[in-house]
Amino acid sequence: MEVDKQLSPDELDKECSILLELDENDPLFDKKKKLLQDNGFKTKEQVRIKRSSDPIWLSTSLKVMLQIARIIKLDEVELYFGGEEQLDSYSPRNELDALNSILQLVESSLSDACEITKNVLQDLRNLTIDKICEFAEENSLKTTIVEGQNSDKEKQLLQWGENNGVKTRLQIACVEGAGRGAIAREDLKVGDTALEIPTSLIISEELVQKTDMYHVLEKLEDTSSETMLLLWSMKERHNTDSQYKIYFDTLPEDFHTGLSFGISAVMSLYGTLLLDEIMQAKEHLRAQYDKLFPALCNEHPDIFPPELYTWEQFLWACELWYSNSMKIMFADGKLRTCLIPIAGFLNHSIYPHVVNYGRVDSATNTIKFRLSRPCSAGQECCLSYGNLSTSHLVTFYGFLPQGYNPYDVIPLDIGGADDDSTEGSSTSEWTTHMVRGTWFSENWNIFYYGLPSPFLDCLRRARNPMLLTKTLLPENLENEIEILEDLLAIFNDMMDSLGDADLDDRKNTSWDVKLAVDFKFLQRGIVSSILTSCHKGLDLVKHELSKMHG
Ligand SMILES: C[S@@+](CC[C@H](N)C(=O)[O-])C[C@H]1O[C@@H](n2cnc3c(N)ncnc32)[C@H](O)[C@@H]1O
Repeated sequence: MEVDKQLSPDELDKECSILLELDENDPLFDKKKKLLQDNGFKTKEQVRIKRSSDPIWLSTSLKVMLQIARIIKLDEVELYFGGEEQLDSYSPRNELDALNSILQLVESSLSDACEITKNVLQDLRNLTIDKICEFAEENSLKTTIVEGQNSDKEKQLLQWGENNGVKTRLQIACVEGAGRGAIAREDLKVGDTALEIPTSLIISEELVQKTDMYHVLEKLEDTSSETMLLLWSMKERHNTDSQYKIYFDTLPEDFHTGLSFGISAVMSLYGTLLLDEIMQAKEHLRAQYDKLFPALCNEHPDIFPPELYTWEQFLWACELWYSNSMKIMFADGKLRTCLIPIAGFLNHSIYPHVVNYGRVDSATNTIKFRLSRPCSAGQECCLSYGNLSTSHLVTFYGFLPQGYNPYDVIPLDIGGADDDSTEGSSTSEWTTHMVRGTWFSENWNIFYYGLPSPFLDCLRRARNPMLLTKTLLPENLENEIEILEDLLAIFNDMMDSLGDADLDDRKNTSWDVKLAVDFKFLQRGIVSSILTSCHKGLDLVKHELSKMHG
Protein backbone atom coordinates (compact mmCIF):
# COMPACT_ATOMS: atom_id res chain seq x y z
CA MET A 1 0.00 0.00 0.00
CA GLU A 2 1.35 3.37 -0.94
CA VAL A 3 -0.13 6.68 -0.12
CA ASP A 4 -0.26 9.49 -2.64
CA LYS A 5 2.46 8.33 -4.96
CA GLN A 6 2.51 9.69 -8.52
CA LEU A 7 1.00 7.21 -10.94
CA SER A 8 0.84 7.03 -14.70
CA PRO A 9 -2.68 7.20 -16.23
CA ASP A 10 -2.33 3.51 -17.04
CA GLU A 11 -1.54 2.64 -13.45
CA LEU A 12 -4.29 4.94 -12.21
CA ASP A 13 -6.73 3.00 -14.31
CA LYS A 14 -5.83 -0.11 -12.34
CA GLU A 15 -6.53 1.58 -9.05
CA CYS A 16 -9.27 3.35 -7.20
CA SER A 17 -8.88 5.66 -4.29
CA ILE A 18 -10.64 6.69 -1.14
CA LEU A 19 -10.33 10.19 0.27
CA LEU A 20 -9.90 10.58 4.02
CA GLU A 21 -10.18 14.18 5.03
CA LEU A 22 -9.83 16.11 8.27
CA ASP A 23 -12.64 18.66 8.49
CA GLU A 24 -11.26 22.21 8.54
CA ASN A 25 -13.96 23.14 11.03
CA ASP A 26 -12.85 20.47 13.49
CA PRO A 27 -12.16 22.35 16.75
CA LEU A 28 -9.03 20.20 17.20
CA PHE A 29 -7.86 20.78 13.62
CA ASP A 30 -4.34 22.09 14.45
CA LYS A 31 -3.53 19.34 16.90
CA LYS A 32 -4.86 16.61 14.63
CA LYS A 33 -3.06 18.09 11.64
CA LYS A 34 0.20 17.96 13.56
CA LEU A 35 -0.41 14.37 14.64
CA LEU A 36 -1.27 13.38 11.07
CA GLN A 37 1.95 15.03 9.88
CA ASP A 38 3.99 13.32 12.63
CA ASN A 39 2.68 10.04 11.25
CA GLY A 40 3.48 10.96 7.66
CA PHE A 41 -0.01 11.98 6.50
CA LYS A 42 -1.68 15.13 5.19
CA THR A 43 -5.08 16.51 6.21
CA LYS A 44 -6.49 15.29 2.88
CA GLU A 45 -5.18 11.85 2.12
CA GLN A 46 -6.07 10.02 -1.05
CA VAL A 47 -5.54 6.36 -0.23
CA ARG A 48 -5.13 4.36 -3.42
CA ILE A 49 -6.36 0.83 -3.54
CA LYS A 50 -5.12 -1.50 -6.26
CA ARG A 51 -7.63 -3.25 -8.43
CA SER A 52 -6.45 -6.55 -7.18
CA SER A 53 -7.94 -8.72 -4.54
CA ASP A 54 -4.53 -9.52 -3.15
CA PRO A 55 -5.42 -9.90 0.56
CA ILE A 56 -2.09 -8.46 1.70
CA TRP A 57 -2.61 -5.31 -0.38
CA LEU A 58 -6.11 -4.94 0.94
CA SER A 59 -5.19 -5.39 4.59
CA THR A 60 -2.30 -2.92 4.23
CA SER A 61 -4.71 -0.41 2.67
CA LEU A 62 -7.10 -0.85 5.55
CA LYS A 63 -4.29 -0.47 8.08
CA VAL A 64 -3.24 2.86 6.58
CA MET A 65 -6.81 4.11 6.35
CA LEU A 66 -7.38 3.12 9.96
CA GLN A 67 -4.30 5.02 11.13
CA ILE A 68 -5.67 8.18 9.48
CA ALA A 69 -9.31 7.66 10.46
CA ARG A 70 -8.38 7.09 14.13
CA ILE A 71 -6.68 10.51 14.25
CA ILE A 72 -9.55 12.21 12.41
CA LYS A 73 -12.04 10.75 14.88
CA LEU A 74 -10.09 11.54 18.08
CA ASP A 75 -11.83 13.57 20.74
CA GLU A 76 -10.01 15.93 23.06
CA VAL A 77 -9.25 13.45 25.85
CA GLU A 78 -8.09 10.75 23.44
CA LEU A 79 -5.87 13.25 21.65
CA TYR A 80 -4.40 14.59 24.90
CA PHE A 81 -3.45 11.15 26.20
CA GLY A 82 -2.79 9.31 22.98
CA GLY A 83 -1.17 11.98 20.83
CA GLU A 84 2.40 10.90 21.38
CA GLU A 85 1.79 7.24 21.96
CA GLN A 86 1.65 4.77 19.09
CA LEU A 87 -1.43 3.04 20.47
CA ASP A 88 -3.10 -0.01 18.94
CA SER A 89 -6.37 1.78 19.59
CA TYR A 90 -7.11 5.06 21.37
CA SER A 91 -10.42 3.97 22.90
CA PRO A 92 -13.21 1.52 22.04
CA ARG A 93 -15.37 4.44 20.91
CA ASN A 94 -12.66 5.90 18.68
CA GLU A 95 -11.82 2.55 17.13
CA LEU A 96 -15.44 1.83 16.25
CA ASP A 97 -16.03 5.34 14.96
CA ALA A 98 -12.89 5.17 12.80
CA LEU A 99 -13.70 1.71 11.37
CA ASN A 100 -17.31 2.69 10.70
CA SER A 101 -16.27 5.89 8.96
CA ILE A 102 -14.07 3.78 6.63
CA LEU A 103 -16.97 1.38 6.09
CA GLN A 104 -19.22 4.27 5.07
CA LEU A 105 -16.60 5.70 2.69
CA VAL A 106 -16.13 2.29 1.08
CA GLU A 107 -19.88 1.79 0.79
CA SER A 108 -20.44 5.17 -0.84
CA SER A 109 -17.56 4.50 -3.29
CA LEU A 110 -19.21 1.17 -4.09
CA SER A 111 -22.40 2.82 -5.26
CA ASP A 112 -20.74 4.52 -8.25
CA ALA A 113 -17.85 2.15 -8.98
CA CYS A 114 -17.35 0.17 -12.18
CA GLU A 115 -17.62 -3.64 -12.11
CA ILE A 116 -13.90 -4.45 -11.54
CA THR A 117 -13.49 -1.82 -8.86
CA LYS A 118 -16.70 -3.01 -7.23
CA ASN A 119 -15.15 -6.41 -6.52
CA VAL A 120 -12.15 -4.87 -4.78
CA LEU A 121 -14.28 -2.47 -2.80
CA GLN A 122 -16.57 -5.33 -1.83
CA ASP A 123 -13.52 -7.22 -0.52
CA LEU A 124 -12.40 -4.12 1.36
CA ARG A 125 -15.87 -3.74 2.82
CA ASN A 126 -15.85 -7.35 4.03
CA LEU A 127 -12.39 -6.93 5.49
CA THR A 128 -13.47 -3.79 7.37
CA ILE A 129 -16.48 -5.62 8.78
CA ASP A 130 -14.25 -8.54 9.83
CA LYS A 131 -11.99 -6.06 11.61
CA ILE A 132 -14.98 -4.51 13.41
CA CYS A 133 -16.19 -7.96 14.49
CA GLU A 134 -12.72 -8.94 15.68
CA PHE A 135 -12.43 -5.72 17.69
CA ALA A 136 -15.93 -6.18 19.11
CA GLU A 137 -15.12 -9.73 20.17
CA GLU A 138 -12.04 -8.59 22.10
CA ASN A 139 -13.70 -5.53 23.61
CA SER A 140 -17.02 -6.37 25.14
CA LEU A 141 -18.76 -6.59 28.47
CA LYS A 142 -21.24 -9.20 29.53
CA THR A 143 -24.58 -8.04 30.84
CA THR A 144 -26.87 -10.35 32.72
CA ILE A 145 -30.57 -10.34 32.00
CA VAL A 146 -32.70 -10.66 35.12
CA GLU A 147 -35.47 -13.07 34.14
CA GLY A 148 -39.10 -12.61 35.09
CA GLN A 149 -38.86 -8.91 35.94
CA ASN A 150 -40.38 -7.53 32.78
CA SER A 151 -43.51 -5.55 33.48
CA ASP A 152 -46.51 -5.03 31.24
CA LYS A 153 -45.91 -1.29 31.01
CA GLU A 154 -42.83 -1.75 28.83
CA LYS A 155 -44.65 -4.22 26.56
CA GLN A 156 -47.52 -1.75 26.19
CA LEU A 157 -45.11 1.04 25.27
CA LEU A 158 -43.43 -1.15 22.67
CA GLN A 159 -46.82 -2.10 21.24
CA TRP A 160 -47.91 1.56 21.17
CA GLY A 161 -44.68 2.41 19.37
CA GLU A 162 -45.08 -0.35 16.79
CA ASN A 163 -48.67 0.75 16.16
CA ASN A 164 -47.31 4.23 15.47
CA GLY A 165 -44.56 3.32 13.05
CA VAL A 166 -41.66 2.25 15.31
CA LYS A 167 -39.55 -0.54 13.82
CA THR A 168 -37.61 -2.45 16.42
CA ARG A 169 -35.38 -5.49 16.52
CA LEU A 170 -34.99 -5.04 20.26
CA GLN A 171 -37.07 -6.07 23.24
CA ILE A 172 -37.08 -4.68 26.74
CA ALA A 173 -35.80 -6.65 29.72
CA CYS A 174 -34.32 -6.03 33.16
CA VAL A 175 -30.56 -5.92 33.17
CA GLU A 176 -28.50 -6.57 36.29
CA GLY A 177 -27.41 -3.29 37.85
CA ALA A 178 -28.91 -1.06 35.15
CA GLY A 179 -32.73 -1.20 35.45
CA ARG A 180 -34.29 -1.88 32.09
CA GLY A 181 -32.30 -2.33 28.92
CA ALA A 182 -32.82 -3.17 25.23
CA ILE A 183 -32.00 -6.71 24.15
CA ALA A 184 -31.47 -7.92 20.58
CA ARG A 185 -34.37 -10.15 19.45
CA GLU A 186 -32.20 -11.67 16.73
CA ASP A 187 -28.57 -11.57 15.57
CA LEU A 188 -27.86 -8.04 14.35
CA LYS A 189 -25.02 -7.18 11.98
CA VAL A 190 -22.85 -4.09 11.59
CA GLY A 191 -24.91 -1.48 9.71
CA ASP A 192 -28.28 -2.99 10.71
CA THR A 193 -30.86 -0.60 12.16
CA ALA A 194 -31.71 -1.92 15.62
CA LEU A 195 -34.41 0.65 16.25
CA GLU A 196 -36.18 3.27 14.13
CA ILE A 197 -38.46 5.90 15.63
CA PRO A 198 -40.63 8.29 13.60
CA THR A 199 -40.13 11.95 14.51
CA SER A 200 -43.89 12.16 15.20
CA LEU A 201 -43.28 10.22 18.45
CA ILE A 202 -40.41 12.39 19.67
CA ILE A 203 -41.05 14.78 22.56
CA SER A 204 -39.53 18.12 21.64
CA GLU A 205 -40.14 21.87 21.96
CA GLU A 206 -42.91 21.88 19.34
CA LEU A 207 -45.22 20.19 21.85
CA VAL A 208 -44.88 23.02 24.35
CA GLN A 209 -45.47 25.61 21.67
CA LYS A 210 -48.99 24.21 21.20
CA THR A 211 -49.94 24.80 24.84
CA ASP A 212 -51.18 27.84 26.79
CA MET A 213 -48.11 27.40 29.01
CA TYR A 214 -45.97 28.56 26.09
CA HIS A 215 -47.62 31.97 25.90
CA VAL A 216 -46.72 32.62 29.53
CA LEU A 217 -43.18 31.26 29.27
CA GLU A 218 -42.22 32.99 26.03
CA LYS A 219 -42.73 36.34 27.77
CA LEU A 220 -40.22 35.44 30.50
CA GLU A 221 -36.63 36.47 30.01
CA ASP A 222 -33.95 33.76 29.53
CA THR A 223 -36.33 30.80 29.43
CA SER A 224 -34.74 28.16 27.23
CA SER A 225 -36.74 25.60 25.29
CA GLU A 226 -35.24 22.95 27.62
CA THR A 227 -36.70 24.70 30.67
CA MET A 228 -40.05 25.00 28.91
CA LEU A 229 -40.05 21.28 28.12
CA LEU A 230 -39.10 20.47 31.68
CA LEU A 231 -42.05 22.48 33.01
CA TRP A 232 -44.32 20.93 30.39
CA SER A 233 -43.31 17.39 31.41
CA MET A 234 -44.02 18.13 35.10
CA LYS A 235 -47.68 18.70 34.20
CA GLU A 236 -48.02 16.27 31.29
CA ARG A 237 -46.97 13.26 33.40
CA HIS A 238 -50.22 13.71 35.37
CA ASN A 239 -52.42 14.28 32.32
CA THR A 240 -54.59 11.17 31.89
CA ASP A 241 -55.44 12.21 28.31
CA SER A 242 -51.84 12.75 27.27
CA GLN A 243 -50.81 11.14 23.98
CA TYR A 244 -47.65 10.17 25.89
CA LYS A 245 -49.47 8.63 28.87
CA ILE A 246 -48.09 5.14 28.13
CA TYR A 247 -44.58 6.61 27.98
CA PHE A 248 -44.93 8.58 31.23
CA ASP A 249 -46.31 5.44 32.93
CA THR A 250 -43.03 3.61 32.25
CA LEU A 251 -40.92 6.28 33.99
CA PRO A 252 -39.71 5.64 37.55
CA GLU A 253 -41.28 7.43 40.53
CA ASP A 254 -37.78 8.33 41.72
CA PHE A 255 -34.59 8.77 39.77
CA HIS A 256 -31.46 7.78 41.63
CA THR A 257 -28.96 10.29 40.31
CA GLY A 258 -26.31 12.30 42.15
CA LEU A 259 -28.80 15.19 42.23
CA SER A 260 -30.83 13.16 44.76
CA PHE A 261 -27.89 12.20 46.99
CA GLY A 262 -28.68 12.47 50.69
CA ILE A 263 -26.37 14.06 53.20
CA SER A 264 -24.52 10.80 54.14
CA ALA A 265 -23.68 10.13 50.49
CA VAL A 266 -22.50 13.68 49.95
CA MET A 267 -20.34 13.44 53.09
CA SER A 268 -18.85 10.17 51.80
CA LEU A 269 -17.58 12.07 48.76
CA TYR A 270 -15.31 14.27 50.84
CA GLY A 271 -11.99 14.81 49.04
CA THR A 272 -13.38 14.20 45.55
CA LEU A 273 -14.29 16.71 42.84
CA LEU A 274 -17.64 14.93 42.52
CA LEU A 275 -18.73 16.54 45.78
CA ASP A 276 -18.31 20.01 44.23
CA GLU A 277 -19.91 18.91 40.96
CA ILE A 278 -23.04 17.66 42.72
CA MET A 279 -23.29 20.66 45.06
CA GLN A 280 -22.87 23.14 42.20
CA ALA A 281 -25.40 21.35 39.99
CA LYS A 282 -27.95 21.28 42.81
CA GLU A 283 -27.41 24.94 43.69
CA HIS A 284 -27.84 25.88 40.04
CA LEU A 285 -31.12 23.98 39.81
CA ARG A 286 -32.40 25.41 43.08
CA ALA A 287 -31.65 28.94 41.83
CA GLN A 288 -33.50 28.18 38.58
CA TYR A 289 -36.49 26.85 40.52
CA ASP A 290 -36.57 29.86 42.85
CA LYS A 291 -36.51 32.19 39.86
CA LEU A 292 -39.71 30.61 38.50
CA PHE A 293 -41.60 29.52 41.61
CA PRO A 294 -43.79 30.29 43.44
CA ALA A 295 -44.20 33.31 41.07
CA LEU A 296 -45.63 31.28 38.15
CA CYS A 297 -48.04 29.39 40.44
CA ASN A 298 -49.22 32.63 42.05
CA GLU A 299 -49.73 34.44 38.76
CA HIS A 300 -51.14 31.54 36.70
CA PRO A 301 -52.48 28.91 39.14
CA ASP A 302 -54.67 27.41 36.38
CA ILE A 303 -51.65 26.78 34.13
CA PHE A 304 -49.13 26.00 36.90
CA PRO A 305 -51.09 24.28 39.69
CA PRO A 306 -48.94 24.63 42.85
CA GLU A 307 -49.28 20.94 43.80
CA LEU A 308 -47.58 19.93 40.51
CA TYR A 309 -44.78 22.47 40.74
CA THR A 310 -43.06 21.62 44.03
CA TRP A 311 -39.24 21.56 44.32
CA GLU A 312 -39.33 17.71 44.55
CA GLN A 313 -41.30 17.44 41.31
CA PHE A 314 -38.99 19.96 39.64
CA LEU A 315 -35.98 17.86 40.67
CA TRP A 316 -37.71 14.73 39.30
CA ALA A 317 -38.16 16.45 35.93
CA CYS A 318 -34.54 17.66 35.92
CA GLU A 319 -33.35 14.11 36.57
CA LEU A 320 -35.65 12.80 33.83
CA TRP A 321 -34.27 15.25 31.27
CA TYR A 322 -30.64 14.88 32.30
CA SER A 323 -30.72 11.08 32.31
CA ASN A 324 -33.10 10.34 29.43
CA SER A 325 -32.90 13.13 26.86
CA MET A 326 -30.95 13.05 23.60
CA LYS A 327 -29.78 15.92 21.42
CA ILE A 328 -31.15 15.41 17.93
CA MET A 329 -30.35 17.27 14.71
CA PHE A 330 -33.60 17.69 12.79
CA ALA A 331 -34.01 17.95 9.02
CA ASP A 332 -34.28 21.78 9.36
CA GLY A 333 -30.71 21.79 10.72
CA LYS A 334 -31.80 22.62 14.29
CA LEU A 335 -30.41 20.73 17.27
CA ARG A 336 -33.15 19.99 19.79
CA THR A 337 -33.13 18.29 23.18
CA CYS A 338 -35.70 15.50 23.04
CA LEU A 339 -37.18 12.59 24.91
CA ILE A 340 -37.52 9.57 22.64
CA PRO A 341 -39.94 6.91 23.88
CA ILE A 342 -38.53 3.33 23.60
CA ALA A 343 -35.04 4.64 22.69
CA GLY A 344 -35.01 5.79 26.32
CA PHE A 345 -34.53 2.13 27.32
CA LEU A 346 -31.07 2.01 25.78
CA ASN A 347 -28.32 1.96 28.42
CA HIS A 348 -24.83 3.40 28.13
CA SER A 349 -21.66 1.38 27.67
CA ILE A 350 -17.95 2.06 27.33
CA TYR A 351 -18.14 -0.59 24.59
CA PRO A 352 -21.23 0.73 22.76
CA HIS A 353 -23.03 -0.87 19.84
CA VAL A 354 -24.51 2.40 18.62
CA VAL A 355 -22.16 5.36 18.42
CA ASN A 356 -23.74 7.88 16.01
CA TYR A 357 -27.47 8.36 16.36
CA GLY A 358 -28.26 12.00 16.70
CA ARG A 359 -29.61 12.92 13.26
CA VAL A 360 -33.06 12.65 11.68
CA ASP A 361 -33.00 10.72 8.40
CA SER A 362 -34.80 13.19 6.14
CA ALA A 363 -35.77 10.49 3.63
CA THR A 364 -37.77 8.51 6.20
CA ASN A 365 -38.33 11.26 8.81
CA THR A 366 -37.13 8.87 11.49
CA ILE A 367 -34.28 8.51 13.96
CA LYS A 368 -32.29 5.39 13.22
CA PHE A 369 -30.12 3.55 15.71
CA ARG A 370 -27.61 1.88 13.43
CA LEU A 371 -25.19 -0.71 14.77
CA SER A 372 -21.49 0.12 14.66
CA ARG A 373 -20.70 -3.41 15.86
CA PRO A 374 -22.65 -6.67 15.83
CA CYS A 375 -25.06 -7.56 18.62
CA SER A 376 -26.12 -11.18 18.89
CA ALA A 377 -29.59 -12.37 19.88
CA GLY A 378 -30.12 -12.06 23.63
CA GLN A 379 -27.29 -9.57 24.07
CA GLU A 380 -27.92 -6.10 25.45
CA CYS A 381 -27.64 -3.37 22.82
CA CYS A 382 -26.00 -0.25 24.26
CA LEU A 383 -25.40 3.32 23.22
CA SER A 384 -22.59 5.70 23.91
CA TYR A 385 -24.25 8.60 25.75
CA GLY A 386 -21.12 10.59 24.89
CA ASN A 387 -17.56 10.93 26.10
CA LEU A 388 -18.62 11.23 29.70
CA SER A 389 -16.59 10.94 32.88
CA THR A 390 -17.86 8.75 35.71
CA SER A 391 -18.37 11.86 37.88
CA HIS A 392 -20.74 13.24 35.20
CA LEU A 393 -22.48 9.85 34.90
CA VAL A 394 -22.98 9.69 38.68
CA THR A 395 -24.24 13.28 38.95
CA PHE A 396 -26.66 13.26 36.04
CA TYR A 397 -27.39 9.57 35.37
CA GLY A 398 -26.74 7.88 38.72
CA PHE A 399 -24.43 5.03 37.79
CA LEU A 400 -20.83 3.90 37.54
CA PRO A 401 -20.16 2.25 34.17
CA GLN A 402 -18.60 -1.19 34.00
CA GLY A 403 -15.02 -1.35 32.78
CA TYR A 404 -12.28 1.27 32.68
CA ASN A 405 -13.69 4.62 31.57
CA PRO A 406 -11.13 6.49 29.41
CA TYR A 407 -12.88 9.79 30.23
CA ASP A 408 -12.19 9.54 33.95
CA VAL A 409 -9.67 12.32 34.11
CA ILE A 410 -8.46 14.45 36.99
CA PRO A 411 -8.13 18.04 35.75
CA LEU A 412 -5.00 19.78 37.03
CA ASP A 413 -4.62 23.42 37.80
CA ILE A 414 -0.96 24.16 37.31
CA GLY A 415 -1.14 27.91 37.58
CA GLY A 416 -0.69 29.15 34.00
CA ALA A 417 2.56 27.24 33.49
CA ASP A 418 1.55 26.85 29.86
CA ASP A 419 0.45 30.12 28.40
CA ASP A 420 -0.26 30.27 24.67
CA SER A 421 1.65 33.54 24.48
CA THR A 422 4.85 31.80 25.67
CA GLU A 423 7.58 32.13 23.11
CA GLY A 424 7.93 29.01 21.03
CA SER A 425 4.47 27.67 21.86
CA SER A 426 2.22 26.81 18.96
CA THR A 427 -1.51 26.37 18.52
CA SER A 428 -0.97 22.64 18.79
CA GLU A 429 0.20 22.87 22.41
CA TRP A 430 -2.14 22.29 25.34
CA THR A 431 -3.12 24.99 27.78
CA THR A 432 -5.04 22.80 30.24
CA HIS A 433 -3.81 19.56 31.70
CA MET A 434 -5.15 16.36 33.20
CA VAL A 435 -4.20 12.86 34.32
CA ARG A 436 -6.05 9.55 34.31
CA GLY A 437 -5.46 5.95 35.41
CA THR A 438 -2.06 5.03 34.00
CA TRP A 439 -3.33 1.53 33.10
CA PHE A 440 -4.48 3.09 29.82
CA SER A 441 -0.92 3.91 28.79
CA GLU A 442 1.32 1.65 26.75
CA ASN A 443 4.48 3.72 27.21
CA TRP A 444 6.18 3.24 30.56
CA ASN A 445 9.65 4.14 29.28
CA ILE A 446 11.92 6.80 30.64
CA PHE A 447 10.54 10.34 29.93
CA TYR A 448 6.99 8.88 29.68
CA TYR A 449 6.26 6.73 32.79
CA GLY A 450 2.67 6.06 31.65
CA LEU A 451 1.86 9.74 32.27
CA PRO A 452 0.54 12.15 29.61
CA SER A 453 3.28 13.78 27.55
CA PRO A 454 1.63 17.24 27.25
CA PHE A 455 1.57 17.46 31.05
CA LEU A 456 5.16 16.25 31.53
CA ASP A 457 6.40 18.58 28.77
CA CYS A 458 4.63 21.49 30.44
CA LEU A 459 6.30 20.68 33.78
CA ARG A 460 9.67 20.40 32.01
CA ARG A 461 9.20 23.79 30.31
CA ALA A 462 8.19 25.37 33.60
CA ARG A 463 11.30 24.02 35.38
CA ASN A 464 13.83 24.60 32.69
CA PRO A 465 12.83 25.98 29.27
CA MET A 466 16.26 25.06 27.90
CA LEU A 467 15.94 21.33 28.58
CA LEU A 468 13.35 20.21 26.12
CA THR A 469 14.96 17.20 24.49
CA LYS A 470 14.26 13.74 25.77
CA THR A 471 17.89 12.59 25.72
CA LEU A 472 19.80 10.69 28.36
CA LEU A 473 21.88 13.61 29.62
CA PRO A 474 22.59 14.02 33.35
CA GLU A 475 20.96 17.49 33.49
CA ASN A 476 17.80 16.13 31.83
CA LEU A 477 17.68 13.24 34.27
CA GLU A 478 18.17 15.53 37.29
CA ASN A 479 15.25 17.56 35.95
CA GLU A 480 13.14 14.43 35.60
CA ILE A 481 13.81 13.48 39.23
CA GLU A 482 12.61 16.87 40.44
CA ILE A 483 9.46 16.67 38.31
CA LEU A 484 8.61 13.18 39.50
CA GLU A 485 9.20 14.14 43.14
CA ASP A 486 6.89 17.15 42.73
CA LEU A 487 4.26 14.87 41.24
CA LEU A 488 4.60 12.41 44.10
CA ALA A 489 3.99 15.26 46.55
CA ILE A 490 0.87 16.46 44.65
CA PHE A 491 -0.68 13.01 44.30
CA ASN A 492 0.22 11.87 47.83
CA ASP A 493 -1.72 14.92 49.07
CA MET A 494 -4.60 14.01 46.81
CA MET A 495 -4.61 10.45 48.17
CA ASP A 496 -4.54 11.74 51.75
CA SER A 497 -7.51 14.00 51.13
CA LEU A 498 -9.50 10.99 49.87
CA GLY A 499 -9.16 9.57 53.39
CA ASP A 500 -8.68 6.04 54.66
CA ALA A 501 -10.46 3.37 52.60
CA ASP A 502 -11.13 1.39 55.81
CA LEU A 503 -13.33 4.23 57.04
CA ASP A 504 -15.65 4.03 54.00
CA ASP A 505 -19.19 3.17 54.98
CA ARG A 506 -19.27 -0.14 53.02
CA LYS A 507 -21.98 -1.63 55.25
CA ASN A 508 -24.43 1.13 54.36
CA THR A 509 -26.97 -0.34 51.96
CA SER A 510 -28.60 2.85 50.73
CA TRP A 511 -28.18 3.30 46.97
CA ASP A 512 -26.58 6.74 47.20
CA VAL A 513 -23.95 5.92 49.86
CA LYS A 514 -23.04 2.75 47.90
CA LEU A 515 -22.56 4.79 44.73
CA ALA A 516 -20.51 7.43 46.56
CA VAL A 517 -18.26 4.80 48.17
CA ASP A 518 -17.75 3.02 44.84
CA PHE A 519 -16.86 6.32 43.23
CA LYS A 520 -14.29 7.07 45.91
CA PHE A 521 -12.80 3.60 45.46
CA LEU A 522 -12.42 4.31 41.75
CA GLN A 523 -10.82 7.68 42.47
CA ARG A 524 -8.27 6.09 44.84
CA GLY A 525 -7.43 3.55 42.13
CA ILE A 526 -6.66 6.33 39.65
CA VAL A 527 -4.47 8.28 42.07
CA SER A 528 -2.74 5.10 43.21
CA SER A 529 -1.87 4.18 39.59
CA ILE A 530 -0.30 7.63 39.13
CA LEU A 531 1.74 7.26 42.32
CA THR A 532 2.95 3.84 41.14
CA SER A 533 3.97 5.37 37.81
CA CYS A 534 5.92 8.14 39.56
CA HIS A 535 7.72 5.65 41.83
CA LYS A 536 8.61 3.36 38.91
CA GLY A 537 9.70 6.40 36.91
CA LEU A 538 11.96 7.61 39.71
CA ASP A 539 13.59 4.18 39.97
CA LEU A 540 14.15 4.16 36.22
CA VAL A 541 15.68 7.65 36.11
CA LYS A 542 17.88 7.06 39.16
CA HIS A 543 19.11 3.81 37.67
CA GLU A 544 20.08 5.57 34.41
CA LEU A 545 21.78 8.34 36.33
CA SER A 546 23.75 5.90 38.47
CA LYS A 547 24.97 4.16 35.26
CA MET A 548 26.31 7.52 34.05
CA HIS A 549 27.99 8.32 37.32
CA GLY A 550 29.17 4.80 37.89
C1 LIG B 1 -31.91 6.48 29.23
S1 LIG B 1 -32.14 5.60 30.67
C2 LIG B 1 -31.87 3.95 30.17
C3 LIG B 1 -32.98 3.02 30.64
C4 LIG B 1 -33.02 2.75 32.11
N1 LIG B 1 -32.12 1.66 32.45
C5 LIG B 1 -34.42 2.45 32.60
O1 LIG B 1 -34.63 1.43 33.25
O2 LIG B 1 -35.30 3.28 32.35
C6 LIG B 1 -30.71 6.06 31.55
C7 LIG B 1 -30.61 5.46 32.92
O3 LIG B 1 -30.31 4.08 32.81
C8 LIG B 1 -29.36 3.66 33.78
N2 LIG B 1 -28.16 3.22 33.08
C9 LIG B 1 -27.79 3.48 31.81
N3 LIG B 1 -26.65 2.87 31.48
C10 LIG B 1 -26.25 2.20 32.58
C11 LIG B 1 -25.13 1.38 32.88
N4 LIG B 1 -24.19 1.13 31.99
N5 LIG B 1 -25.04 0.86 34.12
C12 LIG B 1 -25.99 1.11 35.06
N6 LIG B 1 -27.08 1.89 34.84
C13 LIG B 1 -27.21 2.42 33.61
C14 LIG B 1 -29.13 4.87 34.67
O4 LIG B 1 -30.01 4.81 35.73
C15 LIG B 1 -29.48 6.02 33.75
O5 LIG B 1 -29.89 7.18 34.45
